[in-house]
Amino acid sequence: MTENCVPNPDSNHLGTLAIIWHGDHLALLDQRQLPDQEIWLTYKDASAVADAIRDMVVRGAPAIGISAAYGVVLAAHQAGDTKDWRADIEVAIEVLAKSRPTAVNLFWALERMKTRLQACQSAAEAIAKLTGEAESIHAEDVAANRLMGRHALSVMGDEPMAVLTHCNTGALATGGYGTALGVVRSLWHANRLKRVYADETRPWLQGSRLTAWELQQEGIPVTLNADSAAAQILRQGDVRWVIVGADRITANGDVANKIGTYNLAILARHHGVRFMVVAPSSTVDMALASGEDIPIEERDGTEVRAVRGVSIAPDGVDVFNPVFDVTPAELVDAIVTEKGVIERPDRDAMQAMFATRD
Ligand SMILES: CSC[C@@H](O)[C@@H](O)C(=O)COP(=O)(O)O
Repeated sequence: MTENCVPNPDSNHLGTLAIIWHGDHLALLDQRQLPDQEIWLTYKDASAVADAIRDMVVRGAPAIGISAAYGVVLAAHQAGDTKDWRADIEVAIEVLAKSRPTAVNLFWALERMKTRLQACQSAAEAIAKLTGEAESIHAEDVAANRLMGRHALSVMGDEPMAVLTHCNTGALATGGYGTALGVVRSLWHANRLKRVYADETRPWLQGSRLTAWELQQEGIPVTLNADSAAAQILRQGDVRWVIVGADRITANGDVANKIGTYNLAILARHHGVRFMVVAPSSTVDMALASGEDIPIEERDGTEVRAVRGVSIAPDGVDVFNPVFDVTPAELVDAIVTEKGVIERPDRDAMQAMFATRD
């Protein structure tokens, strides 16, 4: 892995891109350093990509899946034309699968890469076919995001509105454009957005460090708030929709997303504000019956005890740091994927839309 600073080649269209494939190496914008520094890290090694996912150089469910897919391509390059090329790539897939547990997009992308690998007869064919598959996963994500923006607007009402969002679901968290933040972009371009309230999103601060930065760069009106201000904001009556992304949506419509999402869903229902989940179908896991089955990642307590290296708690205090929560389907007003919108999701509606993967 090497480090350098390069200007973002395509920041107008899709937002600030964070994943760039260069044919034989992967460049990731280091999200741990934003918004202070724009540092690009270069990867030529699959296990280094797994570390980048674990350490949150790259984060956000779709972005994790895309990066892992390119990690498999790097494994194919590394394996070269040795007699063990296939086994080496399979080992790399296992390593990548252990990087983070909650976002199903990771396992979905690796499954696609594995299926593609199985059909390859030679190392050279594997490099070519796996590259094509990773690039397709990347391009399909961007296309899905644009489509979700259009679908979402069709159920949101025509009056300009304020919305509230959580975590970062923008270009930085995806192949480009974003999921929930893609809807925000679509509202803005349709002149239907008054303002976005962005939860700061403790403890990792995806909202303040990433969402506020991403929106500010494009001149989209954003107001940053402490997570604990959300109830007060929703009570004021200006916000019509809370819009969030997802890391996994189960067969009954339950939604795992960044910790604090469940709080927001309860607040939204209490205040008569509608609650929308926006995610590509690669986030839907029909193999799990309900949110109770979703593995919820717990990260190190240091993330809560300190902010960017500055201690904010007594040394060594015990910490509980689950980084995702599960919002029950009955609190969700709409799930938006590229396949369309499900209003008031339940098992039957999910089954009708996602019974098959394509
Ligand atoms: C389009 S991103 C959707 C989700 O992945 C996002 O809301 C989220 O929870 C990200 O968590 P993170 O821990 O930053 O990877």
